[in-house]
Amino acid sequence: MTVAETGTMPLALSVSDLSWRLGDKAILSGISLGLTQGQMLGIIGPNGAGKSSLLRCLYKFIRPTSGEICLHGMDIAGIAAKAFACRVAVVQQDTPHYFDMSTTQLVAMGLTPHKGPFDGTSQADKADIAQALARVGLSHKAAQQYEHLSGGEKQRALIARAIVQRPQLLILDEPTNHLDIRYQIQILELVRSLGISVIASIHDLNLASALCDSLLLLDKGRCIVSGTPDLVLTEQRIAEVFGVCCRVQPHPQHGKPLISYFYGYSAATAAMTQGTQDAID
Ligand SMILES: Nc1ncnc2c1ncn2[C@@H]1O[C@H](COP(=O)(O)OP(=O)(O)OP(=O)(O)O)[C@@H](O)[C@H]1O
Repeated sequence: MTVAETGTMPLALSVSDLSWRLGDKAILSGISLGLTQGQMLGIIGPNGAGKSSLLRCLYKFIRPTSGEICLHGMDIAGIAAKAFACRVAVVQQDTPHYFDMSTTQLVAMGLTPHKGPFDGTSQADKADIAQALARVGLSHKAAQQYEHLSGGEKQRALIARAIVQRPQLLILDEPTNHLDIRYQIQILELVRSLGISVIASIHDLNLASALCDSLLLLDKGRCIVSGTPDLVLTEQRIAEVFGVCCRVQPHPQHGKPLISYFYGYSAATAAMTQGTQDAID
């Protein structure tokens, strides 16, 4: 089953024939996808493929040139900003600076869409913030200035802020940037465990394979293939799209594709000599 063919299961997010042009340059062309409630979809593809642009369309930072994006059946173009922020949380690749703000205050910003202008922070809110900080392993940094956190700690604080926001859909643009391998796995496992729908751009194909229910492979602004990791991550496709030789085998623990890369053989070199397999052997 491809992500665009989820049958009768309820769709948290559906995208139909989405395109975005800048002048005469097509950045995204004819993208369609469907994300089932509670599932995690990984957007993969080489640098410049259009991953961030697609996500920016989904969180209404960019208005696409054509196509439709629906959240639980409602066209997002018709959802007001505050209502949208109650439903969709975003962790961007590059975030603005937040000077003079503690980690706790940063995480508390996640409550804003749910509050009226004169609402204070309740005991329940404080408990939610403390719990979110604990879930990302930052309880000990609660009082520290956010700007003084390391890159990985900032990333985890932003994910705690998104958890506090209690969204229906969480959009993550390269969430594992800056994270060491323990936190790469832990943070993606955490967002999976929230039970909400997640769409994340991920560079590490093995992480994407292990932790996403389905993948969408973008190249030059077009969807090359979408579906389960087994369907998407083949040796031939990785060679064609990323230009590297690899072997794909079932992971010894979970059986999903595990990619081993080969060095010194670009896909083009291998194809020109004796074929990819001979080059590897
Ligand atoms: N505002 C913009 N103005 C001009 N070009 C843009 C703009 N936004 C995106 N692009 C171009 O669109 C293409 C896709 O960019 P995008 O950032 O979406 O790719 P990506 O797959 O997220 O890349 P990476 O993996 O390197 O982060 C790139 O060629 C980029 O230069």
